[in-house]
Amino acid sequence: MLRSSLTSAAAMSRNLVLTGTFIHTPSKTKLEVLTNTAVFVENGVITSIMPATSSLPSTHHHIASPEGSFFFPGFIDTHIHASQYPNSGIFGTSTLLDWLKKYTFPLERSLADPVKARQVYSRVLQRTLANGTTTASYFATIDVDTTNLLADLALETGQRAFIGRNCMDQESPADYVDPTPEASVERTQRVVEHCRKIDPEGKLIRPIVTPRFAPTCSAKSLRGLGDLAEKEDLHIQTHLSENKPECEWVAQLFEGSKSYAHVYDDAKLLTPKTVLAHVVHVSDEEVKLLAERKSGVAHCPVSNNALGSGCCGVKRLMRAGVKVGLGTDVSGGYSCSVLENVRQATLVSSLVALQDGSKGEEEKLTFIEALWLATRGGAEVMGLEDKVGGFEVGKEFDAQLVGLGTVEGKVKDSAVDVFGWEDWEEKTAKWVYRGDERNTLKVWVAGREVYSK
Ligand SMILES: O=c1[nH]c(=O)c2nc[nH]c2[nH]1
Ligand SMILES: [Zn+2]
Repeated sequence: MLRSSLTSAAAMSRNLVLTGTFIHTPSKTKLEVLTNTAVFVENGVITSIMPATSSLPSTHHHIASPEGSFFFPGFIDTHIHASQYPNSGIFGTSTLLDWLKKYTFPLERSLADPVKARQVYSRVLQRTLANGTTTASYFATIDVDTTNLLADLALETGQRAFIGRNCMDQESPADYVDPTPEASVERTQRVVEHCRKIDPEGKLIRPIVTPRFAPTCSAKSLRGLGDLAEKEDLHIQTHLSENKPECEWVAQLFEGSKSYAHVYDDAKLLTPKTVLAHVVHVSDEEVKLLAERKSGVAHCPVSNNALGSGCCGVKRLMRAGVKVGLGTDVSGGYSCSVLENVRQATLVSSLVALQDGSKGEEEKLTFIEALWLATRGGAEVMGLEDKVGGFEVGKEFDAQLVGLGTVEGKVKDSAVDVFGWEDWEEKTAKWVYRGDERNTLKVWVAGREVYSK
């Protein structure tokens, strides 16, 4: 149940003390388990973390994690197409470029209808929150008004969201295209203004400049968007090197650029605030460029598997110093669950380890590293590392309460069987490999309860 419709004191209170077990990843390789702990939250921010005692202040609303459950940082989905949510699971045997034409562009175009857009965007917000996603970086459609509606709905539901209007002014369907490069920029500006109007400090909602990907953007529009992002100090998101035919197409379209990554760099679109989705087929030189520019990568393993795009070697990117988070890439990815992507990130990394020329075991991601990517890694990619991603004094309380087994009878239908002799690390592993939204009992963003089962 979404909390925007509720007005109970518990849901509204911004001064909280939460007690019980807290689990997070302070570093890439460490899972920290804080048992019998109290976390105090004032105005959405963690003010102290201490051992739980029996006397708790009456000034704070008290929430205890039921036996067998634990608090975990909210997930950060660094790449999701809100408009494509109705197509989740519908992709057949297509690969990227035919999938775009057959399934994706027609659906996105139809979302210019505000009634349909409201229905779809409300649902995607509800479903991602139910899966523990507290921050999402959204692609909407090319339509300004309904992209602004997505921003309104995200603010209303309380999710932290980056809102992007898709820019595409070439190589696109005649009825789904920006007419000129100037229109791509001007329409983006209108979304930026709207986001800034509804959330002037960007506490929850921020605009993000969104050239769809190089093939559908003229060099002029890319440059115009780069200039806009620079002038307004904006976040940027796009796709890079997802599948091989796409890379070949970009080489043909942008003969003057040294590589696909350079197409964006030539337009000033590689910055510390840039999120690049996929990054599967890249040269060492391109990886070096991303690291130099401090741009981040949204690793989308479910989508890469579904559309047969390839196996992204994330450890290679991380070794080179590139920031990495996880993205569901709905609906290239059939699931809006970041947890599903945590799981598949580890599985794909095992396949990468078997590839010729790989560094073998070094390519493997543990489930702890994958959870780090889903929280702190994503926070770094979105420039939110000081605000969210873990439990520390000064960070905002973006969290999910995860129940395993038969907690208060609420998760009886959970697929995770807990026998009682597992330690917390083992329980967390079971959640990663067997869990789903049935295990997400409650979700908070900046201390506000935004979802409860
Ligand atoms: O996974 C993807 N989803 C998209 O919508 C898209 N557009 C360009 N490239 C894309 N890749
Ligand atoms: Zn995508």
